[in-house]
Amino acid sequence: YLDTRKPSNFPPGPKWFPIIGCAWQFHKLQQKKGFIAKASEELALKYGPLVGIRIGSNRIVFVYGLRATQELLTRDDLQNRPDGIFYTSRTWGKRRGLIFTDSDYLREQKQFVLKQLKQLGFRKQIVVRSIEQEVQGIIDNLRKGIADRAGDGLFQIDDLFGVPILSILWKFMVGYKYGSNEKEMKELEAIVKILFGNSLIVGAPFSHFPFLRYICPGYSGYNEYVSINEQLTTFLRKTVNEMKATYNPNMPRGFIDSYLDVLQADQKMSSFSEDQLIAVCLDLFFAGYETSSKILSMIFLLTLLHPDIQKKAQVEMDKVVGRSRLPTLEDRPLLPYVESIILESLRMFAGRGFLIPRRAMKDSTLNGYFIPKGTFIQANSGGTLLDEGAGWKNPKTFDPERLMKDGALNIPDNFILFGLGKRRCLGDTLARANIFLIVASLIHIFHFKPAPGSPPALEIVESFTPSLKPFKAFVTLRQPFGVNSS
Ligand code: HEM
Repeated sequence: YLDTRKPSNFPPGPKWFPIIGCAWQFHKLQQKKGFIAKASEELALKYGPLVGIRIGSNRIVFVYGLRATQELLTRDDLQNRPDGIFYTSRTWGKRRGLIFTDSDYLREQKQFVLKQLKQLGFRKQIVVRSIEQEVQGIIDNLRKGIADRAGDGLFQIDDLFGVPILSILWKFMVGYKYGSNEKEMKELEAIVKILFGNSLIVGAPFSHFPFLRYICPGYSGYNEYVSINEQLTTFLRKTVNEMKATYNPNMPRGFIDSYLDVLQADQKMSSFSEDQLIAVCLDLFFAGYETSSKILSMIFLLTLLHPDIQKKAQVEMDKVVGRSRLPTLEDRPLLPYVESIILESLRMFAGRGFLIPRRAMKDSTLNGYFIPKGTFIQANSGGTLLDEGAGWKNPKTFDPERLMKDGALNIPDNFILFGLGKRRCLGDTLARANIFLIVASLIHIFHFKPAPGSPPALEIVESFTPSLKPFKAFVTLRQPFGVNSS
């Protein structure tokens, strides 16, 4: 804590003060720039692609730029996640789950979840049917809203997606038939929203200054963080108990049953336990909800701001899908323009935040600098997705055409949306299926128009991942279904 000396050849950065390190300078910069990712970009402009700071007890290196990020993501010695109370107080003081565990433990668990996502999700169609059911639910709600208002309806767009996304994850866990009930999902969403609203990907004051949890557990955010995580794990434990009570090895329902199969086996693998099952479900909600629901809001905001792009997507779908049915996943390869809107929106969204932090598992070097064991490493996605240095022309402009060539998708190699290497996202196939079916179906059936007087703007607010300010839009029905041309 008292050490103000930087290790030799540590990445450059602001001066370190006793105890607080750079916390004060960084806080001021964050306030000036509006959010942390912008503050780290500013530091990169001043000091270069690697910036070394210390916040309380933690040494942190910010990474900005394509080359350094690619190296970070693929280097074996930099694959660990941070340790400490921020990461363990959510799971009974232990390192559990997928996102904040390491090494063989993680490998065993990650492989199992990936296999289940593949088998239950897509081969057995559980996930596809769940997504289609949720899409139909959103469509019905919008139609009803439009009818109730006897004409055009004004809707809170950012509210449309949270519950459907949670329900899809939920059905993967418990089984399609056992489904979700909307009231329960709304309650769950309210808890998850508080969790994300109160924490940042770079941690919380009590994670950098752990003594704060004793001195001011309320003010430092510690009490609320622990209580929210407890509510979620209690909810999940209740579910697991209910599933256990009705478990039948001959009738697997969903992911939780498959996990219970392993727990019942004579020779279960070492990392498998009931606590770990709950922590995995917690992480699937954690990683899957926030990203997917926020990106959906971003896509609809961008299509509102670019009516020509919305129109072009509708023309493509009318041609390929016709007006007698909804788009399906089989249509996806034939709808490259819709896909380009989604990917370009993902670039605009993910580029405003960070990847999940890493921790050096031994003394290492990165980009020529010394990274001592235990250092947290935080890659700013802006450097790979929203920067000219990574090969993007006019990177801040929303332009789906940049991902198209001769009428087909043309994705550049530098497009790192879901990470690389061992810590790569395991939900990318699910996320892309969700997002595609929701976006394609809604744009196929409805027109989205800005509300007069409150035209939305692309303004980001600080939260766990970049968030948009709430916004409304007019939603009108396009040409009715059953008519086979537009
Ligand atoms: C558009 C939506 C999504 C985006 C943009 C996204 C992106 C990412 C990224 C960039 C990482 C970090 C990789 C790294 O640290 O190098 C990650 C990790 C992860 N994602 Fe996703 N993700 C999305 C949706 C999902 C969904 C739906 C799930 C779950 C079903 C999920 C589960 C995970 C998990 C468990 C990890 C941690 C993997 C590990 O630590 O090894 N993600 N995701």
